[in-house]
Amino acid sequence: MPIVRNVSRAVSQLLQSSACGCGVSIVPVRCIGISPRQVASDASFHSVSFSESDHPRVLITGGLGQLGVGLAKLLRKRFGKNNVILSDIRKPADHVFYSGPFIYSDILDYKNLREIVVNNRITWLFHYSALLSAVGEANVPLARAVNITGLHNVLDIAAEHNLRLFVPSTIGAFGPTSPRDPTPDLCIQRPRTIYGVSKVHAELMGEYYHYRYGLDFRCLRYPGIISADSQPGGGTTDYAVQIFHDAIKNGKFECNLKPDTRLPMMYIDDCLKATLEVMEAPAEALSMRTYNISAMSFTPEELAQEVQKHVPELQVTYNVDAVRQAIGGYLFLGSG
Ligand SMILES: NC(=O)c1ccc[n+]([C@@H]2O[C@H](COP(=O)([O-])OP(=O)(O)OC[C@H]3O[C@@H](n4cnc5c(N)ncnc54)[C@H](O)[C@@H]3O)[C@@H](O)[C@H]2O)c1
Ligand SMILES: C[C@@H](O)[C@H](N)C(=O)O
Repeated sequence: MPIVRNVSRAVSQLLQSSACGCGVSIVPVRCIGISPRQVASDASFHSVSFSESDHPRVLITGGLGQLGVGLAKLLRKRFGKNNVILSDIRKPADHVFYSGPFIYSDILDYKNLREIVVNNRITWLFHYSALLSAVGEANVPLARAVNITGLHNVLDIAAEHNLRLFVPSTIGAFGPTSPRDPTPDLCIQRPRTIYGVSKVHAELMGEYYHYRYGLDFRCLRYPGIISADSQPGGGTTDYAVQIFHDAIKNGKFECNLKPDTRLPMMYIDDCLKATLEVMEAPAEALSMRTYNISAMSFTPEELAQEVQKHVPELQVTYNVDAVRQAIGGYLFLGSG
């Protein structure tokens, strides 16, 4: 379901770093199965291995990126600080390290990941590790390993241990032959980036594991996410975050996309709220495993004009990056 918000309001909110609301459309479904590497399932495989009154025990992979720290903050408020473990292969900043449990986890290390899940009695896993669209094109073998092999590890461990698993997909999972305005949840997906291909693979593998092994797999296709206090990790939509930092720090911003490149975006609080809502939805309320979510679409030129209303001295120039521009040509999801 679309989250409608115009760019003007979003810019004000970002510059003030304030929060806002959103929603996800959810409709009915059911599923079945047994796990891939072991463990026979039973009829109640879909209810995760904690009782309704307990809080889930959460692991977030790739948690030090643009979205993970904010997600941990939201989930810790809801489920308690010690029930949410952030993990990554990078060293956390002090404020992250001291804000709650952090653990080293390389998703390419299957045994280590399984040990973490077992030792910490994990019941929900948010799989955020990935190489995004632009950095993925710069290193296809690594993107293939992290985004595809890493996903396989996570899927097997999640199925083996009856986890509820969230894997974000992206507007990058569409391609030039996908229908636009609106882009349905189910449509042609022939992306032309390793990032997009790996995310379509994740959507399909999650759906397959759901029907084959009963895995409680849930997925939302995020638009480009805009945040104030975390840096983006190398995507095509990064400019829409960088402009705020550069406007405030330098009064100058060099945009690596053409001024008229219209892309779907969403404010981080909306994205994380939607993510929690879809994870908390009762299994029978889900009719599919993967849903689109949307908020707004704008061009660099429109965003610059809005930011200039708050920072009038901001100077914007354009130095187009051919790879990002080519990817940006088919990142879409309705008109927002
Ligand atoms: N930020 C967006 O605009 C956006 C949009 C659509 C979808 N998504 C998806 O949301 C998720 C989180 O995005 P993000 O923006 O926080 O990404 P990010 O690039 O900022 O962070 C990804 C994290 O994964 C970690 N990582 C890389 N290799 C790893 C490995 N081998 N083991 C463990 N961790 C590893 C990195 O250290 C990094 O901290 C990703 O799956 C991404 O595809 C993000
Ligand atoms: C679109 C989204 O997946 C990410 N921000 C990227 O540009 O790669």
